[in-house]
Amino acid sequence: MKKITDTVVVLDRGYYTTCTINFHGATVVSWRIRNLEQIFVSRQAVLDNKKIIRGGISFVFPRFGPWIFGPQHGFSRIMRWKVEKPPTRLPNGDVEVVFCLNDDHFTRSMWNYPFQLLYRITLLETELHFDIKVKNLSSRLPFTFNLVLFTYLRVPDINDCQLVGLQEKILQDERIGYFIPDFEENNECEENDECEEEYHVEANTEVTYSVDTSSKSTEVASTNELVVTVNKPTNVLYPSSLDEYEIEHVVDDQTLIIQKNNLPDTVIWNPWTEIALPNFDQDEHVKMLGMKTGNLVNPVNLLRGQEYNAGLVLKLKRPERDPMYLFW
Ligand SMILES: O=P(O)(O)OC[C@H]1O[C@@H](O)[C@H](O)[C@@H](O)[C@@H]1O
Repeated sequence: MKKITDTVVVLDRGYYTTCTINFHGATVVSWRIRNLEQIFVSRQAVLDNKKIIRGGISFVFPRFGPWIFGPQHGFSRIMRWKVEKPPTRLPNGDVEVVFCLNDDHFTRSMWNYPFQLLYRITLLETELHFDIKVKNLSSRLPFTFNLVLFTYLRVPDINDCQLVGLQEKILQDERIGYFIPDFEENNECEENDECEEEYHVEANTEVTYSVDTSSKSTEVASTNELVVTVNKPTNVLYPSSLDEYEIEHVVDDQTLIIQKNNLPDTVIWNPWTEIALPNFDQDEHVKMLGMKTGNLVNPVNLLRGQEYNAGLVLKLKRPERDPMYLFW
């Protein structure tokens, strides 16, 4: 039903439906439904508890993109998380686990705030649920963060995938970081009263993104396209995308429904063969669809003592005419 080793937690829903989460980054490295793998992990992925795991579903916090104080996409992907609540079978048969990550010397060296992340992962028969809580444990200071779930979906052939429901304004750049606003950092001040006044981001301040026209940024379109396909290097931002959309022709030719809550923005990403990613064979681009779901455009400003909640659901659409449907 459930298993914890030094490296991973395995949730087992029965009928070969499992989810494996590595303590390193609380990275989901496998989601099998009836033994069919839904998650892409590169054959070159390095599991050394230091580097990011190339693939899976990783937790990006507190910064998305390049970051002067720490690693790209923050520190939470390269830290060992703890289990807050061990794997538990719920009365309806679903299985859940709660991971947590707290600030420590390592995080304080990059981002000097006390925080706690709680990350509940629940495995259903044909669904995977993620519930996130960010707590600002400071008694004095707000903090500002990006939070993104960075998913590498396994697909039979990226050229066949169709995304339905992302018909929002699109901005594209090969380095999506151009669209992420720089916001004020308070990297030294948690224990220093004088610094409080230097912190300029007000609660609920809307931080707008801008396009650096001197870069290679291009606005692709304001589009009402009903169907989006990925057949070239892609790094497309859908600001405030709809909270539900679908991806057709995923594993076993099924349709995956994405539902998100309090994670406004979506990026659809595939490096194709143009970008040499570490720990990734370029021919693997055909087998993956990168999907980033989170707060990219307007970082969250969380007041002292406050909590922020968000969620993501991945679920297979039940095929109405599939005879196997009766057995689900
Ligand atoms: O290797 P990482 O840190 O997981 O990043 C993967 C990719 O993440 C994307 O968000 C960036 O736009 C790419 O430039 C980057 O290569």
